[in-house]
Amino acid sequence: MTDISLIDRLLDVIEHDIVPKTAEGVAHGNKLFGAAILRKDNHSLVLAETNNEMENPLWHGEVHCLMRFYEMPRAERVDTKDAIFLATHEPCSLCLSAITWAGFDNFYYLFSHEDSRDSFAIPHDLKILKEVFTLDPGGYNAENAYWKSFSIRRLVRALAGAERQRLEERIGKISARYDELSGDYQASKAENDIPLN
Ligand SMILES: Nc1ccnc(=O)[nH]1
Repeated sequence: MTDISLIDRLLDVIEHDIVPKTAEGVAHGNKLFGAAILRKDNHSLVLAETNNEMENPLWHGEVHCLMRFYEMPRAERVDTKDAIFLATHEPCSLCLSAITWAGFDNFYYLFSHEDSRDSFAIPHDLKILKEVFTLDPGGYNAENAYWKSFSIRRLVRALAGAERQRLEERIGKISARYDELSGDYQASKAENDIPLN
C-alpha cells in the first residue's frame, strides 16, 4: 500500500527545502539536482542540499547532501538505516554507489534518468551507465540486497482517482518550476568549467 502522506511529505520537502537551495545554486552556475534525508519514524527533515559542481564536479546533489550529513555532529544525525533518502532526480551511477556505501536501504526520486536526458538536457547519467557499465535505460537493479528504490511518479500513477489527480497536479507545478531552473542552467552553462556540463 502506498503511503500517500509520505508522498505529500516528500513533495513538500522538494518544494520548500530543496527548490529554494537549488534556485540559489543554479544562480551560481550549478545544476538543478537536489537531495534530502528524512527520519523514517516521523518524516522530519535531517537536511536538504543541492548540487555544487562549481566547487567540485563530484558534488552532485546527492553526494553533496551526504557530505554535509557527515559534517553534522553525530548526535544530530540519524542512523542511515532509520532514514529515507530523497533525490529530485534518479541518482546517477556515482550517487547510486554513494547511497549504497552510506548504508541507506531505500531512496525515492521524482524525475527519471530519461527525464534528465529529455526534459533537462543532461544525458550523462544514461550515457555513463551505457558507456561504463553497458547498461540500457532501466538496466540497473532497482531493488537489490542493499536497497529498494521508488519512483514517486510511478507510485502516483498507480493510485486511484482523485488522489492520483491531485498528486499529478502537484507534480505538474513542481515540474514547471524545474523547467524554469533548467532554462536558467542551460542559459549559463557555456560559462562554467564543469567537465560534464
Ligand atoms: N544526476 C545528476 C547528474 C549530475 N549532477 C547531479 O547532481 N545529479
